[in-house]
Amino acid sequence: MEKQSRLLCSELCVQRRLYEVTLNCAILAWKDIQIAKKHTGRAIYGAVKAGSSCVPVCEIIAVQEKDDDTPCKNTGKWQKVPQSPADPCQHAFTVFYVERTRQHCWWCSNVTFHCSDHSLCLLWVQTIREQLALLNSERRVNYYHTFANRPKSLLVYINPYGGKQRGKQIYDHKVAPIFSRASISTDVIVTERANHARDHLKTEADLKKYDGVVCVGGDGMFSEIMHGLVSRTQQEAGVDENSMEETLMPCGLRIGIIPAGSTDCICYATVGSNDPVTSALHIIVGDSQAMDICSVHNEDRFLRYSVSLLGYGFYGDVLTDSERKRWMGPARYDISGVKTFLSHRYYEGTVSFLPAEGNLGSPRDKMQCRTGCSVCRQSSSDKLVSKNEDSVSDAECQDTWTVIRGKFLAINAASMSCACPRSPKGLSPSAHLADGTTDLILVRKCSRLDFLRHLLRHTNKDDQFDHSFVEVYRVKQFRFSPRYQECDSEVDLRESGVTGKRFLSQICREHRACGCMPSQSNWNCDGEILPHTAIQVRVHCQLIKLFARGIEEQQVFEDPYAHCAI
Ligand SMILES: Nc1ncnc2c1ncn2[C@@H]1O[C@H](COP(=O)(O)OP(=O)(O)OP(=O)(O)O)[C@@H](O)[C@H]1O
Ligand SMILES: CCCCCCCCCCCCC/C=C/[C@@H](O)[C@H](CO)NC(=O)CCCCC
Ligand SMILES: [Ca+2]
Repeated sequence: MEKQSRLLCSELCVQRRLYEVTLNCAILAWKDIQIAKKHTGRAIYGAVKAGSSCVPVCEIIAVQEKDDDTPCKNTGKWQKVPQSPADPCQHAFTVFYVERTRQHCWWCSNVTFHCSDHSLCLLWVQTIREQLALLNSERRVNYYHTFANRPKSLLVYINPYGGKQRGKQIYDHKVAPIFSRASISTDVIVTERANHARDHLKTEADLKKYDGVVCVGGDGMFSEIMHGLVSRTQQEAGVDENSMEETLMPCGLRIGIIPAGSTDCICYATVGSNDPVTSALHIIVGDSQAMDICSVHNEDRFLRYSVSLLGYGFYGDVLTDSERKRWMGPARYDISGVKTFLSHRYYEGTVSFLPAEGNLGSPRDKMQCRTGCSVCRQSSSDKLVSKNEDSVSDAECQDTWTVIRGKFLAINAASMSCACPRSPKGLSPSAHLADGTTDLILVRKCSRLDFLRHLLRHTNKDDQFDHSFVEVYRVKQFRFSPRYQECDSEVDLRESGVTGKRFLSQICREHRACGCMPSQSNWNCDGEILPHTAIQVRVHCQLIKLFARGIEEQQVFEDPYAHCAI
């Protein structure tokens, strides 16, 4: 039984919102503050049901002693602490804590305690602070997560350009005040160009100073920071990113995402919402959620990493068309989505893949990856075993690759559900964040009407895999090679060093000239376009960690700690 440290005190009265309650006793338990409260029966406010509410210490953001007229920071106004006539309480302290609201959102709530005896008030504040400090030292295995290590110093990159171009305002008005309340020190860098954050992380940043890196932006910005961190970790560990076979070194620093982009699917799938304050609170309480990363190579040359979607065909064409519409912000995807849907292009090629071993579930098992996911936990223990044995798993040596040739409207690899506001259950609703696999979804050539039905099922409860022209496999590796190699105009363009977006626009001109259907789409890699279409992909299990805990099971909305004894 854990040591109980109990702090009994009586006659504490709580000023909370519109009504006053008198604490007949408040017990500070090891993990929970149990505020047993009974209404003072003030007729003026009407009877309020007596009940108990608890705040787990691991979800307390801060405690602040309150002089009579200290400014109440979160409203920015001076706030006279009203003296309740009944009790001449001179001293007070405020506890700021996480309060859950709808759809996995959190917000920073607070309660102020008044106390007649100053030393008792100080004892409360000091004890709570000691409990908070303890969180960082002990290893705790409990329902939520195996290790809470609260960050004290963070490196923050803000993308002023992504999404609705409000990254800076979102950070300054919604996130910075909570970070300072939690006494977190931050170094903030507003990026001046694309890949500024990646380059800075890769070369200049002194990472020993920080407990984590925060990305204020969308998936593309997260991708930059993830690339910077992973490449730097491999560089420092002497791992060559160009060789596909090498086992990559996991990154120590956690990444936090303050959503300020257009899709924000990585934040949405790891926290359950794209609300900046919710993400900030998950960072403060020191959550930790491991995540798989796919490495993408073309003929032994490293191209990019992917954590959410690798999409060829539909999603690749949507992205290619939307790049020229960035000025439209998030709406660009809808316009390009409709345009791409109407063009209804299919692509020929060969997909080969290495299926995942049996115990990792299947993309159609209706099991969703949630906080404390058993499949992901199983993978991390398997990973430890395989690392010790250092064996290439038997499937890989038996080379049981499956090969599929055909005409495809879309080839998508979802390493996570890719849940996002556009598609609340995501491209692959049963994909796991940290199971070492990716769900390979093949949408074969079909009619526009059938494809529309398939797309619409991403936005409702129907099973988007329940079509004759859709196949989905859980894989550890896969390869794709287009049937028609790039035609010579493409090859000599590439040889002349033209790549990226200029290459694509040149090609489109070429094709318009010859008037044939484009034989190739582009790979959409987490919202960035890859310069090659023939690729080899491998999943690296739990290579990075986020300040998140996965999506929590939806709580029934009553006092989630009603079980607390008083
Ligand atoms: N200061 C900057 N100027 C121009 N581009 C930038 C800057 N900082 C970052 N970028 C680039 O902007 C691109 C888009 O940023 P981000 O992903 O945050 O927004 P988004 O694409 O609208 O969101 P999502 O990826 O969620 O759809 C990223 O690829 C990033 O590399
Ligand atoms: C006519 C009805 C159509 C209904 C279509 C619903 C299907 C939506 C599925 C959304 C899947 C998002 C996958 C996320 C990919 C991100 O890594 C990437 C970068 O942020 N976003 C896009 O490529 C942007 C992709 C945007 C696709 C529309
Ligand atoms: Ca996965």
